[in-house]
Amino acid sequence: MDEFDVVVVGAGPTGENLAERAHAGGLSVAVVESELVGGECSYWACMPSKALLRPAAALADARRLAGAREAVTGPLDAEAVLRRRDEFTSHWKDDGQVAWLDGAGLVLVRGHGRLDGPKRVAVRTPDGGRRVLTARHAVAVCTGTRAALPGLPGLDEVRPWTSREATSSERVPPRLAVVGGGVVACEMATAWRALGSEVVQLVRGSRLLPRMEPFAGESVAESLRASGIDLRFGTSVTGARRDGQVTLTLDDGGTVTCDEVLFATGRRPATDDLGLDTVGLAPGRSIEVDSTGLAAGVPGEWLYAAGDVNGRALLTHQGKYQGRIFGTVIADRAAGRPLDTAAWGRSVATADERAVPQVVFTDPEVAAVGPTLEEATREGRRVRAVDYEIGDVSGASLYADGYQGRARAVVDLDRETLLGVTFVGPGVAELLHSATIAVTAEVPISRLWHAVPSYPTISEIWLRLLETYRG
Ligand SMILES: Cc1cc2nc3c(=O)[nH]c(=O)nc-3n(C[C@H](O)[C@H](O)[C@H](O)COP(=O)(O)OP(=O)(O)OC[C@H]3O[C@@H](n4cnc5c(N)ncnc54)[C@H](O)[C@@H]3O)c2cc1C
Ligand SMILES: NC(=O)c1ccc[n+]([C@@H]2O[C@H](COP(=O)([O-])OP(=O)(O)OC[C@H]3O[C@@H](n4cnc5c(N)ncnc54)[C@H](O)[C@@H]3O)[C@@H](O)[C@H]2O)c1
Repeated sequence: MDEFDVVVVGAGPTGENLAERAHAGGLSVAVVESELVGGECSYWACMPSKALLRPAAALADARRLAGAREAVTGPLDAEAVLRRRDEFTSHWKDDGQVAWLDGAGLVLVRGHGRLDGPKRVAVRTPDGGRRVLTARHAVAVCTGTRAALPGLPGLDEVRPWTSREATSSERVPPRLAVVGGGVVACEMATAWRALGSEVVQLVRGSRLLPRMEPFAGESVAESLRASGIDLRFGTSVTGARRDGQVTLTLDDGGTVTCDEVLFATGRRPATDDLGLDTVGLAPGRSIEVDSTGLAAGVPGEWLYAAGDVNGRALLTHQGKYQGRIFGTVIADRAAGRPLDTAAWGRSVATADERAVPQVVFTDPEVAAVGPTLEEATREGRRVRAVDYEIGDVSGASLYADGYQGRARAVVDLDRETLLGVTFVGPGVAELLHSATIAVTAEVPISRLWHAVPSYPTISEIWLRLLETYRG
């Protein structure tokens, strides 16, 4: 039997950060990983998807500029893009991240971990053995999510793409069907269309990116269509079969034939084979936690869950943030140090509730933080939305001929601070952190007025939003 102060299950970005912080707080830490150290993000999500999308964005940017446009004489070199993507995933090898783990003083245990009663993790090792790890202080579950597939007739036989195949495919399918209207669907439709696939995107609902401001999904839909994607709303897939090519049957009686089909229909927590029943929790569900990361309904203050698996915000940066905070909490509790649990205190992940930033790397990019107008209104806040066309800002008109984009700030009228901000347009991703700081720090609009954006940058959108608000 092996004993450590902390056992972390899952070495994705969340587990890595949590383990490092707990160790920095003076604790011995074992990290259990069943696949690759670095998790979904490094090999089948953020990194490969953005490596596929970045050349498409660079090309689109060049095409928006007279003078540069003329120098762009052909499509993307798909093979070169795929090779560059393979570099970003280290060819699906984790030696680099394992070396980081070793250097940070963390002990890697390869294998599938399952809770085995309080403070115990049983690991099924790659050689078929069983190793039981005991935690003196805490077990942190950081096992992430897996793609969720609908139960459709014929789907298994079709071998559909999930986000894993969509980010790691070595060939460009001539015809790709994408099912879904969320972030994965929109990003991957953008990427594979740019790489040369004929794409049909089938969306069950009536809009794209339904959790964002409505104009975000509208702009992305317009641009996906302009790129040649056959985008259909109000369309559900009812069945699938493969005989060489894939045939999808639709609820309107029609069919779609394609070479591959990507189901980008959401995620499910990786908790079905985790032994949650041995500690009184229901397998297959997200592990609900308080804002210090402690699992609800488990006595003894020893079980934590961080990152995608707790369902708070399915984003790498939020998982890493929770990892930093919860790892420190574990070390503080172990040492008997007091916690700071006031809102925005050292020991709580307050940003999860108030200021989650996200960039969708479509063309146009969508960058948003905090609640949308609809969400803030539903929360009962007295708010006003301030909108501005980004193309009317000098920096934007220099960035692209005929720049199309829009910004919205959701102002809390009682406090005169910003609750949420959304930017849509080319090159807005890097603007987002300014908004995240304004929202997180609750900077009064009277002080933001003195935050002078450089001329001529797209950041002058800040000035225009504030002028519009003040009238
Ligand atoms: C296509 C795609 C693109 C994305 N792009 C972005 C993006 O651009 N930006 C962004 O912020 N987010 C993005 N996300 C979301 C992001 O990937 C996740 O939020 C992030 O990976 C969550 O990190 P995590 O460490 O919580 O979980 P994961 O990255 O899923 O890591 C969990 C780890 O736990 C291991 N594990 C699971 N069960 C066990 C077990 N029982 N025993 C041992 N090990 C186990 C897994 O093998 C894995 O290594 C994207 C997601 C997808 C699908
Ligand atoms: N750039 C980024 O930050 C980024 C990129 C990719 C993914 N992510 C994160 O990963 C998570 C997963 O993304 P996702 O796009 O898979 O999930 P999602 O929940 O954002 O979208 C899934 C979509 O599929 C639809 N859907 C569900 N079941 C369906 C069915 N049976 N038929 C048709 N449509 C169906 C839903 O209505 C929804 O619109 C998200 O939370 C996202 O934040 C982030």
